[in-house]
Amino acid sequence: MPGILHFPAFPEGVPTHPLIIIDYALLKAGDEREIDRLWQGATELGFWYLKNHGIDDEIDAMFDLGAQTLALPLDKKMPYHYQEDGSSFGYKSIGSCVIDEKGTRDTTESIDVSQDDVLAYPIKVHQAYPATIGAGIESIVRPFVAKSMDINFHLLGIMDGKLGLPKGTLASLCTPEEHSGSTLRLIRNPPATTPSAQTFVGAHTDFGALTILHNRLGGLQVLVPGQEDWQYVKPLEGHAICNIGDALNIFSGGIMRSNIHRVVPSPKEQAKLERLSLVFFTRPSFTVPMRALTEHSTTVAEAVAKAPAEKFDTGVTAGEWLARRMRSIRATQFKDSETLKAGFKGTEDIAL
Ligand SMILES: O=C(O)CCC(=O)C(=O)O
Ligand SMILES: [Fe+2]
Repeated sequence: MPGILHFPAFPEGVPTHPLIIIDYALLKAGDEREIDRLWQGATELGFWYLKNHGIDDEIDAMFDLGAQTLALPLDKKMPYHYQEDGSSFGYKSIGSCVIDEKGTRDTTESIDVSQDDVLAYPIKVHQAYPATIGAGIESIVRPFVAKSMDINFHLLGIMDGKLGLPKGTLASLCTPEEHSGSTLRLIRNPPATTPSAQTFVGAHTDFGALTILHNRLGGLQVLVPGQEDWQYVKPLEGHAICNIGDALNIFSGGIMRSNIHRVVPSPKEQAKLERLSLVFFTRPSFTVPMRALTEHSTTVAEAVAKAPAEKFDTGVTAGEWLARRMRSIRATQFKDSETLKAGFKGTEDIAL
């Protein structure tokens, strides 16, 4: 699949939110001004564009392999469907999750390939995958995962510095040496041209630490603090979209922002096309407690001291946090809006 420039342009006249653009090459070079700008992105909205990340080829190849996998007939995908236990690894069929408090079923199909499974392949750690994934493991999947991990770990290192944490703290909480929910995800939605076309992915904060997203078509929207209306994030050629998830919000005592976002049909002409997006989620190891790192940083301790008691000490591990949120949106689990809201709750500071 070719890059953004081969798709119909993102249309004029729709509300967009210009994210701060961070230059990864400058971050790697230790540029202090760029490091400050990254911190601004991580703390103000919790979303930023990342350019010069150097992984365009790996992204293109992963898009192609993901598209090829999702294009398999249903009977070649269903044996790899993800489980009811709150894991998201494997294939997710259309309609198996809900997108709102009414229990509306989604139109989204996706496949999550666990980082643990990719690194250990051909040993299965969590889940088996369609044969296309195995066929592309060395040439496509592993390079994409390795480079995505490099980027996220570099960003986590910068965040250690900004929070006054000992070097390597955040990376150690997400270490690939322990099992985690870290995963790549390829999402597919059919064209959505009818006026009744519904939301693709309901409003949410991300469940893990740090997300890198690759979009070719519009559809991703953010709810900017203090504003009433959702705004599109325009895909830009060669720019990834990064965002903070619940774990970094909690570890930092709320200093980093895990912002609400959702995916709706692509705007105007773009809605005529199938929408594919590619995501890489770095999540903490399953056993890591979801609590602020107060004992490792006075900056975090001071932030927590200003917050209501218990806000940043959830009493659960990252594995439990992820499983609760995943389970709550499974269509088979849906009971009523209150149960969904309680089960799906993330670190958003407004009602979803
Ligand atoms: O498809 C997208 O643009 C974003 C998907 C997303 O937010 C997610 O999977 O958490
Ligand atoms: Fe998300």
